[in-house]
Amino acid sequence: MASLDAEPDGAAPTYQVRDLSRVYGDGPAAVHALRGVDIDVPEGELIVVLGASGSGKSTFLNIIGGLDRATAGTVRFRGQDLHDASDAALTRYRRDHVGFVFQFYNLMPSLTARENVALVTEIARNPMDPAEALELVGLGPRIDHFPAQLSGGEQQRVAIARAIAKRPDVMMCDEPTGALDSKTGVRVLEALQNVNRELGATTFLITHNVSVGWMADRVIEFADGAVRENRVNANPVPASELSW
Ligand SMILES: Nc1ncnc2c1ncn2[C@@H]1O[C@H](COP(=O)(O)OP(=O)(O)OP(=O)(O)O)[C@@H](O)[C@H]1O
Repeated sequence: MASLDAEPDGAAPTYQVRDLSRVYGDGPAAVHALRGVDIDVPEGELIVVLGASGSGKSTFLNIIGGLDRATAGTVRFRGQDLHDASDAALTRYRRDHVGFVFQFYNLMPSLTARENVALVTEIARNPMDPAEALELVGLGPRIDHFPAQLSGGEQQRVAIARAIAKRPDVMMCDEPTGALDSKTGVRVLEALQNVNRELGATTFLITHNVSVGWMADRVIEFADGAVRENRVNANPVPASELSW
């Protein structure tokens, strides 16, 4: 495959995942982290990924985000196979299409919020203005603050602004509220829901918190490396109504 520059194709799913397996190690010590996962995800959905610790959630996100490769099976992004992609094509896929948000924010302490976001916009193909990205996550007034002057939730929102500033087609969020209390976590989820609605980026959100599923268009629950449940939520609630 030459490139992964695919544009969305009407009704085609963003991701078509078939019989996906990931085995770590081999022999008696092998860990079967994913066992034959099949999933279709339409464009633009906000998907909450649930499941017990060790059920395969991060492994799944890492593979569809192009950070890791499956042992077997296929992942198609807008019809193009990630499994067969060269390392260079996979790097381009991550750079051009995917925004990542993790539990820990990894901001540069010596740079302001705006400068942290600008680190990405300076190398992106069609970036937003950092101020616009920070506005979308509700941090317009804090744009010239350093990380140490921001709360944990605000720092996470800077990390979200950094991820969205390159206008990704997909957002991969692995426990973005894992280090936050309920009230602060809700503000972060509101920012993610707003970004999903405003930019239309297909958004995956891993959480241990079952109640976060109420804000999703779709809930996928993993158990022991397989999909235990894949259900559409007809009436997602605003994140502001969540608490835990
Ligand atoms: N690099 C690795 N080497 C060996 N085993 C691994 C590796 N990464 C993950 N695993 C194993 O694969 C299984 C799935 O792990 P994964 O991190 O995907 O689960 P998870 O659902 O995200 O868990 P958590 O909620 O605790 O983050 C676990 O048994 C884990 O120990």
